[in-house]
Amino acid sequence: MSRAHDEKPDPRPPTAPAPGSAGVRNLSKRFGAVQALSDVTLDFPAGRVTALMGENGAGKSTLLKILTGDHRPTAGSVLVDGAPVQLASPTDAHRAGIRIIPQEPEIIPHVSVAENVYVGALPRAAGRRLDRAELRRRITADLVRLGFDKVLDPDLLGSELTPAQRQLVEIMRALTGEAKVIAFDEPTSSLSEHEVDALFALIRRLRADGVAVVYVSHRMQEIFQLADRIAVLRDGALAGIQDAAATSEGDLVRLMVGRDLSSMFSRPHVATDRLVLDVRGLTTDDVRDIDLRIHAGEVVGLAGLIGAGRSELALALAGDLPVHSGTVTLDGRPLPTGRPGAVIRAGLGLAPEERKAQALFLHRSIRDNTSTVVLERLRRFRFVKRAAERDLAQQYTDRLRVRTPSIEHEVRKLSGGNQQKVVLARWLARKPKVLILDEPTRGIDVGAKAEIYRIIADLAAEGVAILVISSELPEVLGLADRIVVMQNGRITGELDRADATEEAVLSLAMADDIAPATPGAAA
Ligand SMILES: Nc1ncnc2c1ncn2[C@@H]1O[C@H](COP(=O)(O)OP(=O)(O)OP(=O)(O)O)[C@@H](O)[C@H]1O
Repeated sequence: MSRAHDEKPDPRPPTAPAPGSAGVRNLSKRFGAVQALSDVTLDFPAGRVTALMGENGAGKSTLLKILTGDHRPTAGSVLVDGAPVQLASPTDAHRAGIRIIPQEPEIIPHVSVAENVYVGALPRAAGRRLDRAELRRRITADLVRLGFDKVLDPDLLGSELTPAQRQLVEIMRALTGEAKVIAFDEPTSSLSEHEVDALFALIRRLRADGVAVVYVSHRMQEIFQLADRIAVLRDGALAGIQDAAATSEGDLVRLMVGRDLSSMFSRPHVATDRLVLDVRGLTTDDVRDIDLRIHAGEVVGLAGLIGAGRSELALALAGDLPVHSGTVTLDGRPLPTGRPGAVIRAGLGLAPEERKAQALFLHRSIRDNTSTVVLERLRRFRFVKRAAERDLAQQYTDRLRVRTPSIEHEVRKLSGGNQQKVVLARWLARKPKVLILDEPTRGIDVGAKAEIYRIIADLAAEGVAILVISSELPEVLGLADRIVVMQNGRITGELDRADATEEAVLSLAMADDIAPATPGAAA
């Protein structure tokens, strides 16, 4: 466990020092029947990183949205510098020195980085024209001040930015004016390792400058690298606050979930010799000469750095990206590549990485969303077996611990992580012959993670051939019978579970070059 205090202090102040602490007192928030927060009292001390953890739907985003003035609390107050502040709008929150770096940065596509950063406060010359010289001077100085000058070109358009660069723009926006509290909402989910390091260095500088940092994440490793204290929410209430140096992963899991999950990965290994998916020489715009075989009951892990081509391979197999050459057979029959519907009917399912955008009907219920791809199986005598559909949705909603009043609840009203669970439920319930899971536990809490691992084990035991793409190495190492590693669109090696270590996987993932220098190359 590396403690952040060992870091060398950086002499450049990213923002003016901000004395005093912030916090919330007796905060409650109710959405109809759902009590999202109940009576939470929590301090965010200046110059410390307070991590906020909890299962999906525990209330983390709701707390942040109250801090930004997007939601009004049902009861309780927000304090800045020890005094209550009225936050009726995001402008009030900004004025009070509160900033949030959202999960999905809001970037204006057709204007430059510089204009995106100072939007709302652009320098004006005579006649209200944009003062381009002043804009250039300001952005250049700020990029250097924050150490972003090597990674962010101020002339790029919003639409040209990688996920990491979009996030840097949000951070620069946040640091205009005096920031007292800066909250990061799962900031690393689309960043490469190299970018994560840069982000952590910045967060440590903010802390050294006396900013109260709030850090929301499901990733234990990050929390222990960064946080001074860890607050755990459970069902909307504060379950505990731990000193990071004096707690353990097991303690936090028990606080979050109320049970021990130490044997998360244990499962019988049931791979057979029956070949189900056979990929030979597959070449697309993004991947080359891919040879991959998956047998019934086998779980193959696909590892690699961001940009290695793993998701593109998955999308090509699912029929969503064109294939230039090579063959794919499923159970000995050619897979109709390039035709997503036909691929599903042939028995291959992909739970994609960008679940919300690609896969959910936000205005429909959990039941509708879970059953969309299983309808053929449930449709008998020309009508959908309503009871069967309801049972299936209920079963997976329970197993994945989706926090919802009922399966008739609209998906858009669920927390982000619970929406992810609904998409996963749909594919897990379908039980295809080949199941590809792309980052199945991203944004998902530890209790549901354990359940997803159990469902993967059950499906393998039933003979499903499974490919798991994950950037979390412990997950790949824990789940897979065999690990295939990709780099720059090619397979660079394969490891049996017995030989697979983090070091061995990483050395194959970086076989003949180092991590890409461009931040956030396509995932
Ligand atoms: N606008 C809304 N309308 C109705 N219910 C909501 C709304 N926003 C949040 N909720 C509910 O409030 C509860 C808390 O949600 P919140 O988004 O704060 O969880 P979270 O801890 O951030 O979860 P995650 O880890 O999944 O992001 C959930 O049960 C959610 O369904």
